[in-house]
Amino acid sequence: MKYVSTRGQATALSFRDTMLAGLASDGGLFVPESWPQFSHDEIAKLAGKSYCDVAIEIMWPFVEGEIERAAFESIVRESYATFRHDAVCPLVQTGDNEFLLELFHGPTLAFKDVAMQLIGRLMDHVLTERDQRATIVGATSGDTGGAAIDAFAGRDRTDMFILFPEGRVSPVQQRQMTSSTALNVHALAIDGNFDDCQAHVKSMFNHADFRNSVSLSGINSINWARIMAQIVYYFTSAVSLGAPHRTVSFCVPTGNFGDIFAGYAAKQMGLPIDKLIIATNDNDILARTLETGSYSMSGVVETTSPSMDIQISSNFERLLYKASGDDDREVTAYMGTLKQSGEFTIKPETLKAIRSDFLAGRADVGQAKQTIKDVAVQCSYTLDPHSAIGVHVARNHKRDGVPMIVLGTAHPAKFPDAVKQATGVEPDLPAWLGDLMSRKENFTPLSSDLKIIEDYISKHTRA
Ligand SMILES: Cc1ncc(COP(=O)(O)O)c(C=O)c1O
Ligand SMILES: N[C@@H](CCOP(=O)(O)O)C(=O)O
Repeated sequence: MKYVSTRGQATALSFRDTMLAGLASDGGLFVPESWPQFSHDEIAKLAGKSYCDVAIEIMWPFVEGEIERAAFESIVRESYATFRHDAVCPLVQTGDNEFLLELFHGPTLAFKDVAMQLIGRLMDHVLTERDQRATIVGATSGDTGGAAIDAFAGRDRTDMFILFPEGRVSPVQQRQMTSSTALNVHALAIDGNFDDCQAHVKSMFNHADFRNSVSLSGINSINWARIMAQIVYYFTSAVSLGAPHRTVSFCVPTGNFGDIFAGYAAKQMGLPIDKLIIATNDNDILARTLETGSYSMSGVVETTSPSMDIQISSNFERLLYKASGDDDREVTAYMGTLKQSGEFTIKPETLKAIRSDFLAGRADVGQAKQTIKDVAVQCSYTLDPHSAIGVHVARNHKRDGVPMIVLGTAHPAKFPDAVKQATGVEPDLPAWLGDLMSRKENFTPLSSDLKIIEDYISKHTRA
């Protein structure tokens, strides 16, 4: 399997090189040049298998020839042994034909753990094989950072720098990032918002001298390996509700578009998905784009679902590429216009293709709060504010006879204030994280200036 850039100017790479490269050298994102196909019968045979067994089967075509099968199998099994639920990503019912896919049983209580636990081990494996080191830089609106730090802490072959927007992540998210004692981990509090942090990371990838001097690598969902790992739970959940004999829909709380793009990939690979529903908070650029065909940036507003307070949805570029029929020139033109004017208009055929797979909706802070309250009353279940956005939007898009799976992207205890405001009860962290908020913090505040951040990284990396 080769991976090509959405902008068509970078050399196609193998899986290992794609994973270590992160972003393509032309500024584009890597995508598989074709989708592996799973037949109806092959999908039917996934029923009853463990999460790890399905994960190995679904991901194998993406890594085949690059990693030995036995090594890959043990990496997958080790990764998901860190989860505190036997099913890894279980489903719970929250309404009539409505299910929540709990993706937060990993070490940092967010869906990011599903991919990050795997990438940490895969990167280590490849770097060891090649006797190389890497400097990993990531941007976070709260969850990616904690999950990445947990997955990479103490790994000798990597130094990790996580840029988070100061004052815009929840206290639990912040403590998860800042309480690591590992020497290879650096939490950087940037005076800006998530989009600023993400823009700096992309600029570092586009700055060839810096990129080469530190052996730059990335763990945001610009990295294809992140998406690959997230495809798996679309298969496990759909199969447990009767796929491929039955079609299901997914509603996904969306920010950077990585999670829902993994659902699109699953559909392209043969999983019978009716609709993929993009659920946004007040930062509703994607819902507006689906309505109007115009991707048009406005300022970021702060909400009770901070991890989705995003304007520049990186992975939407991957969708534009696939929906345009792999037209890298079309994508390059969109991205050029976005950079110049903060907006672009999608061609009618490409928009039509997108609308055939996706629907979108939004929930504001009040609607998220009401949904947390409603679900608590209806089924004694506590949602986090991100998953609540998903449930609210899902309830507006249900179709008779089609099970709706909402992705439960974080544990409620990561956002205790928002949950308490809705239910009156503050959710507890699990016992094994009970001392988190009393752990000592260690982070470096930096201004939102590329040069200052690059200098800091160059000085502190061992690559
Ligand atoms: C809890 C939570 N929900 C939803 C999202 C949005 O996911 P994505 O960025 O993959 O669209 C994020 C951040 O990525 C998150 O941390
Ligand atoms: N919501 C994310 C933002 C970064 O997204 P990623 O999936 O590209 O890593 C976060 O919590 O950091």
